[in-house]
Amino acid sequence: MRTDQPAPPGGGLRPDVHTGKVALVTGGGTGIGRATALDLAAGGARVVICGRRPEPLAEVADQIEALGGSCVTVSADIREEGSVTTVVGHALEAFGPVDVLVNNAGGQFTAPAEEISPGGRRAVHRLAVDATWAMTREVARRAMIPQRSGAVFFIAFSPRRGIPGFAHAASARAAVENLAAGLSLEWSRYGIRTVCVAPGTIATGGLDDHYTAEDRERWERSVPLGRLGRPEDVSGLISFLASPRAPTSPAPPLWSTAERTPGVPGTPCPTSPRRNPTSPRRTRPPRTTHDPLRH
Ligand SMILES: CCCCC/C=C/C(=O)SCCNC(=O)CCNC(=O)[C@H](O)C(C)(C)COP(=O)(O)OP(=O)(O)OC[C@H]1O[C@@H](n2cnc3c(N)ncnc32)[C@H](O)[C@@H]1OP(=O)(O)O
Ligand SMILES: NC(=O)C1=CN([C@@H]2O[C@H](COP(=O)(O)OP(=O)(O)OC[C@H]3O[C@@H](n4cnc5c(N)ncnc54)[C@H](OP(=O)(O)O)[C@@H]3O)[C@@H](O)[C@H]2O)C=CC1
Repeated sequence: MRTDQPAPPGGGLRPDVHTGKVALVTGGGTGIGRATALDLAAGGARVVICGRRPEPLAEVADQIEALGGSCVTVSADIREEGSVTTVVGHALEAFGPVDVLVNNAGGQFTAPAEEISPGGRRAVHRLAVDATWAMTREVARRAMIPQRSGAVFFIAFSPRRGIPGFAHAASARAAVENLAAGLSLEWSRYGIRTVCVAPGTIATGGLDDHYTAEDRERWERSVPLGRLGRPEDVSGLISFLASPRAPTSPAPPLWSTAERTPGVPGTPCPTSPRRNPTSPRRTRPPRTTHDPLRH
């Protein structure tokens, strides 16, 4: 069963929390991007979503409009030169300056590091790093810097320390995380907040479609709760952090929706040798060292 069916949007925030705001969500037609577009719209934001396929974008726009919101879709591959300018141009023309940018579009494949070709690594970095950089710069220059305010979100990975099979992708997300940190220091003078959100493993159509059941089971086992997260776990956090209720911090912020034990598999509870009838009983070896507490 697919597990990315959306929960009712809004995330518990007031329905006017984003009123007057314009939000641009890349990859807003599916998964985490869709949930984010719906949550921001449920808070009153006018939303622009982009992605390569027009169909999922149109479905999300219909959902938003059915809830009384406004949504414009732009079908574009943001890795292509010029498409970022086009997307931002459509947003400005439709709704005016963008207040919230969610750099959500991203993707990769699992492969042993030694089998990732330069072209494979490049394909992932062009989307996660280059297109994200281009989109952020375009929105900042054309909207946020002139209006001296804005919030930009980036999506990283949790765990942050590296993921087997994801050498290309995890290093791309580390670059994005650092970009968020640097910009948060540099652009605070413009009133722009840059925030990196690091989701745990989230049950989305993208996960269902592009990864094996084996990958999924391994990731599921690695989550202490024993189940994957929901897109709304991430979108609710972004919607909150985009709201006036968000805490402001002088330090470069990173928010994680999950963290897990290193080494991927979940941590099993150690079993007592006595409870396993096949284990030989261990006897305590005789004490040989001097213990000052015992006389
Ligand atoms: C604990 C884990 C937590 C994190 C879990 C995260 C999950 C998610 O992010 S879920 C959902 C995200 N969505 C996706 O991942 C979407 C699926 N992925 C893609 O669309 C891609 O992987 C893409 C963005 C990289 C596709 O780019 P595209 O340019 O369309 O790809 P090409 O087919 O043209 O190939 C380019 C290049 O990459 C090599 N390559 C592609 N697939 C593989 C593979 N499975 N193994 C090895 N190499 C692969 C391909 O061979 C090309 O390289 P060259 O031939 O050297 O040019
Ligand atoms: N699910 C998870 O466990 C985790 C996901 N993430 C990241 O969160 C983000 C969303 O993931 P999720 O919702 O699961 O994945 P999805 O695959 O559902 O979403 C990715 C979205 O990005 C769009 N997209 C992909 N490539 C491009 C492109 N070149 N130009 C424009 N749009 C593009 C896709 O639309 P289209 O194909 O139509 O272009 C799609 O809507 C991704 O960056 C992902 O890597 C991070 C941690 C964990």
